[in-house]
This record gives sequence, C-alpha cells and structure tokens, in this order.
Amino acid sequence: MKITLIAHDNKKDSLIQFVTAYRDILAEHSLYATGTTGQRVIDETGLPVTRFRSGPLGGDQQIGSMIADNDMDMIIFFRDPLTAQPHEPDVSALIRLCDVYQIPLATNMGTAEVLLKGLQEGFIDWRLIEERRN
Ligand SMILES: O=C(CO)COP(=O)(O)O
Repeated sequence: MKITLIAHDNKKDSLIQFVTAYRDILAEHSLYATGTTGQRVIDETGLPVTRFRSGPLGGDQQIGSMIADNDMDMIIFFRDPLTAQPHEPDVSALIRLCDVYQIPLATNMGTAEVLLKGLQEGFIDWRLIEERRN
C-alpha cells in the first residue's frame, strides 16, 4: 500500500513518535510525505520515504494529484487545529479529495492508530481490488 505521512509543525514530534511506535507495520508499505515531515521521518526513524514539496510550497497538492490518479491508499495527516496555515486551501483540498475517492484519512493520532491496526488486519485490502479494476 502507498501511505502518506504529513504533520504540521506543532504535530511533527507526535508523528515521529507514532511512526516509531508503528515502525514495523509502516516498514511493510511504501511511504510518502510532504518535504519537511518526510525528512524528519527519514532522519529519525530510518524508514525510506518519497518526499514531495513542503506543504506550503505545494506538497499537499502533489499528494492530492496522486489521490486523483488512484495512486495513494492512505493518508495520515496530523493537522494542527490551533494554528492558521498559509496554505489552508491546499489542506482542505487534500481532505476533500480523500472523501471524493474514499481514501482512508486520519487527521489525529487516535484515528491513525485505528487505521494502521485495520491495515494490519486486512481491512484496507479492498483498495488492492480497486486498483486491479482500474
Ligand atoms: O504543511 C504541511 C501540510 O499541510 C506539511 O508540510 P511539511 O511536511 O513540509 O512541513
């Protein structure tokens, strides 16, 4: 599966803790990330990550493009709900595309844990069937 990891600045430490805790599950999948988040995941967990541009410079839109191409299976996006983002429209567009294309999306750690446990149990395998059909 292709999994994207994104965190706003105030949530990056939490994301690193989360990725470290679930490293064994995540290591079985292809990881993608916005620029700064991806660099931190690489540096601090050693997992391989394909990095896009930083969020404010278009990274969220690049990931949105993969969703529109049916080329992304899950988004884990630790948003900061307490800080205004200069690229808020891009963030909203990414979340909207997840809903358009039924892509599992976690915007906080509580949901992200459930998603990864579901992934491990095979609950997301319908994505592989979808991919074969398209
Ligand atoms: O702003 C972001 C997502 O909207 C994240 O971008 P960075 O990973 O480059 O900080």
